[in-house]
Amino acid sequence: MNAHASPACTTVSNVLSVTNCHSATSQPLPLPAELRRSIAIDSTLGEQIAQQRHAVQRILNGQDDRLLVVVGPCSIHDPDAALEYADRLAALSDEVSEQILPVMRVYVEKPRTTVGWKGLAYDPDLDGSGDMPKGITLSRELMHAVASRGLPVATELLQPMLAPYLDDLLSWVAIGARTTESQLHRELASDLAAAVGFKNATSGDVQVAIDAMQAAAHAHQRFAIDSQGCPVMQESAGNPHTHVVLRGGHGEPNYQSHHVRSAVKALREAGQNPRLMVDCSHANARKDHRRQSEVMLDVLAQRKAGDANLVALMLESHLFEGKQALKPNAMRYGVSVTDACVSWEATERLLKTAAERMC
Ligand SMILES: O=C[C@H](O)[C@H](O)COP(=O)(O)O
Ligand SMILES: C=C(OP(=O)(O)O)C(=O)O
Repeated sequence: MNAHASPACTTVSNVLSVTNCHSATSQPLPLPAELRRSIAIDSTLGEQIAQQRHAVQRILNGQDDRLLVVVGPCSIHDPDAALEYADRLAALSDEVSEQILPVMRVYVEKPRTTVGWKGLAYDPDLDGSGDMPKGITLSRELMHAVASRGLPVATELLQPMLAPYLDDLLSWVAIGARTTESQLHRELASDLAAAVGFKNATSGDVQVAIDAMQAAAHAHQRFAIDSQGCPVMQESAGNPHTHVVLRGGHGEPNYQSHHVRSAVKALREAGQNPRLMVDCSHANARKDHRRQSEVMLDVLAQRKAGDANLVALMLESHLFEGKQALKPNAMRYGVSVTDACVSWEATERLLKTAAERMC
């Protein structure tokens, strides 16, 4: 018996409990299979998602010379605003589809530097109540609704347990700067059918993302939860469709031609796909959303000058510009509650400019 155990850790018979003594409550979540049944993908939507995944992969393999653009809110906090955004993006997609493949960011989990709101899946009521059963249901409903508007869906997968609730709807997945070095996330990526972009680390280290590609291409045996909620030992096949995302690091950009050249060289030396995505936001924009346009224009100029490895961009954009603090009952519609975003009007201009420069 542990002499330091607190009374709260003991059962009535004074035997030390092996459960986490700090947990106050737990609440069951729906099973992945239940949500996949109630918010189901029919054969038409399934075929669309398969084609969209393939289209993303063709760009990343250099078989389609369009530009892949992962664009949308930093995070989703209001599904109605997200659907208005999706309607606008779906219409714009039709206009630019010869030059660009837009994929909508439907980010329902947010990795935080320290603490903060962790996303729709965790806290859909934005008030710290943490109604996760509602959060994962809303997240799946929203991704389904976005996909049903004809748009490919992108998200960051942060909690590996959440993947079986959402992964059948995804055409592109990010492993974020804070988790690229994590073995669990590399194993998860190795088991996904969608292409995966590994961000460089927040320090700016690109090698961890290259290492992640190598790890994810490999088959793994991993601990997982199956669609019935049972713990299983899962065998992954390895994912050949991965790439690096340059997002800058420690407030310094890494999208300029010398950064791109050095990332491509390192990728080639590691025997990995040299085709890259540049994230125009985050440290590449020095956390100033207005700088996304200068990053995008620089990358498009590099591409025009012959760097065919620059095949993809990421933009953080919402209906309205900027960001806002979470204030219950005082929220502005269509404004980000995490990183600042460019407005819809700016997004439309950026995507049309990108389409023109791709010609
Ligand atoms: O993309 C969003 C943020 O940059 C990321 O979630 C970290 O946010 P934080 O530094 O505000 O916690
Ligand atoms: C969290 C994000 O990015 P990063 O991992 O690059 O910080 C994001 O794209 O929302």
